[in-house]
Amino acid sequence: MKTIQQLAAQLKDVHITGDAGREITSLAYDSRAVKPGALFVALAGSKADGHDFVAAACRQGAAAVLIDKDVPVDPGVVVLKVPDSRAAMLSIAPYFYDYPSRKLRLIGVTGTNGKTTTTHLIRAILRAAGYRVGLIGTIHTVIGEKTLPVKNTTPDVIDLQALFADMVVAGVTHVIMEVSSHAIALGRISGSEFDTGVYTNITRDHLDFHHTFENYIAAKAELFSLVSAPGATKGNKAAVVNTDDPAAAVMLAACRCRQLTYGVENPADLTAAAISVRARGASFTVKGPFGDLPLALKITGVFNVYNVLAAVGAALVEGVSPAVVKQALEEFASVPGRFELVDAGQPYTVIVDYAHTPDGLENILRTARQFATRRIIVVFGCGGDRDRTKRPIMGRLAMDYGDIVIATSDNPRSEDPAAILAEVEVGLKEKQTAAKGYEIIVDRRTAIARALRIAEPDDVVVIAGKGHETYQVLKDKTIDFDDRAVAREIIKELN
Ligand SMILES: CC(=O)N[C@H]1[C@@H](OP(=O)(O)OP(=O)(O)OC[C@H]2O[C@@H](n3ccc(=O)[nH]c3=O)[C@H](O)[C@@H]2O)O[C@H](CO)[C@@H](O)[C@@H]1O[C@H](C)C(=O)N[C@@H](C)C(=O)N[C@H](CCC(=O)O)C(=O)O
Ligand SMILES: Nc1ncnc2c1ncn2[C@@H]1O[C@H](COP(=O)(O)OP(=O)(O)OP(=O)(O)O)[C@@H](O)[C@H]1O
Ligand SMILES: N[C@H](CCC[C@H](N)C(=O)O)C(=O)O
Ligand SMILES: [Mg+2]
Repeated sequence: MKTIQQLAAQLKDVHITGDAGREITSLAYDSRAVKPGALFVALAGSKADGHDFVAAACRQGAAAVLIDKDVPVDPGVVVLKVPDSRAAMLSIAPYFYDYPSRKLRLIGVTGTNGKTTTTHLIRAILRAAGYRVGLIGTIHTVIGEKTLPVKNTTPDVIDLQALFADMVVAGVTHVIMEVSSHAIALGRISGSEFDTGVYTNITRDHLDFHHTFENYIAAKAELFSLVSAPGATKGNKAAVVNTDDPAAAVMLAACRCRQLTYGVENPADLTAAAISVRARGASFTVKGPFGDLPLALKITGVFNVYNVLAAVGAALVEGVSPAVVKQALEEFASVPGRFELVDAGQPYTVIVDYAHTPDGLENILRTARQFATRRIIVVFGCGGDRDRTKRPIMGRLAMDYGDIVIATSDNPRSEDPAAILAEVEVGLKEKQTAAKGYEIIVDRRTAIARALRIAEPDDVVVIAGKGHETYQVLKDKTIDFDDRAVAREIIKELN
């Protein structure tokens, strides 16, 4: 618990009305989460303005409210008026929770693709090494053995600091988290002391948010300046960077700590030789400071070779032995919704994958192409309220790699699904030939059913974009939708 006075001392510019000696028992940026004694932070958002919920927060028992616009506040509730309530929240939250990341080893993974996979791989290795591990990312949050649902890949600062604090209490020693570029740009990781930063890659995505590719790269690079920022309370800081990626130099230039590079094409501290990619697993030899480490994995695709090298790098920084690394990686079965095989007894292969960027889609289709003996049938879409520039590009890529292409909806959100697909179609049309056409089926279930109906023995059906997701976000509602379950149901119906 902290007093309002103590919290206010973290801020440069604040005007307090009311009893500054009052104790605050929790923090909340959403009125619905306010508990009695809380400080409610009013934030202007993309859909609503928290200042409109100050009255609701007061009714829920808020002891104080932090605002940057004048709004009516119940008598007896302390008011902290600041120039920018979001900026104030970023300073207050880590202090309120006593900077819990200083009591943990914190590994942050950033990049357009591969964050979830790499964090899960690192978690598996550190668990095998006997550590108590926390995980924060797209699919779920894990504290030791407990799993919690998530709203964002990287939670906002209050939720993140609260999670770290819970992890400290639960005896967690190492936390591995995905660090999205949104989180960096919005300061969600403010006050988090990272020990290792891992960089996977950067390709086109999120230009709706960052506007330019340079801004997007700069946001990612900030994680690496944070790893080596002055005022560190812990030692053994490192950056693990994919040197095959064109923006690697920007990440390396941003950090002033130990650098461990990895890659397949360019010289690096960790490289992979004798790569063999098969449907049910990849094998290769990691060459690193410890010598050669041959691996026979259950996960596949050259992109996963990169994810594994990144995980080996992070494990090396933590001092895990190569033998433990090998054992953990060879036992690692899969990440939900990443190259997940749906097997309902059908004579063709069905792969559900979270590829929702041009690079992700190209990687998954290239991997499928490496072992496909017959046709590849692709079902994919592009999310609404997200980077529009990727739509025609993904259309072109689907046509380049697929034999039969079906474009459909993937979380249209507030947009008209047919309008999104019209933008995808620009790319599809460009690559259309007399021999290869495409279909557009707005309803995702119908699109998947069409693909499975067309499929013949030994074909490969790739259903891309939603992976582990169990919902479809439409304009007015969110409905249950799980590509894996839908595919299974349809295969049974067809039998
Ligand atoms: C566009 C965006 O980033 N939105 C994020 C933002 O919500 P917002 O500020 O827009 O919320 P809002 O609905 O306008 O509400 C404004 C304020 O009023 C408050 N409110 C609202 C209603 C109410 O009854 N009471 C109340 O107090 C809200 O809590 C909020 O503080 O702040 C919320 C809390 O931090 C986030 O959960 C939310 O992420 C949404 C769900 C989202 O989809 N974000 C995406 C773009 C995102 O951040 N993605 C990255 C991953 C990208 C990647 O890896 O590819 C991520 O890290 O998740
Ligand atoms: N290293 C990689 N390089 C390129 N593509 C990859 C890589 N790893 C995974 N992919 C592809 O990208 C998809 C998403 O992978 P993953 O979930 O690990 O990435 P992510 O960075 O966590 O994505 P998000 O930002 O949406 O959370 C996978 O389903 C796969 O198709
Ligand atoms: N983290 C990504 C996930 C996209 C997943 C895809 N299914 C979509 O909804 O666009 C985002 O929020 O942009
Ligand atoms: Mg992720």
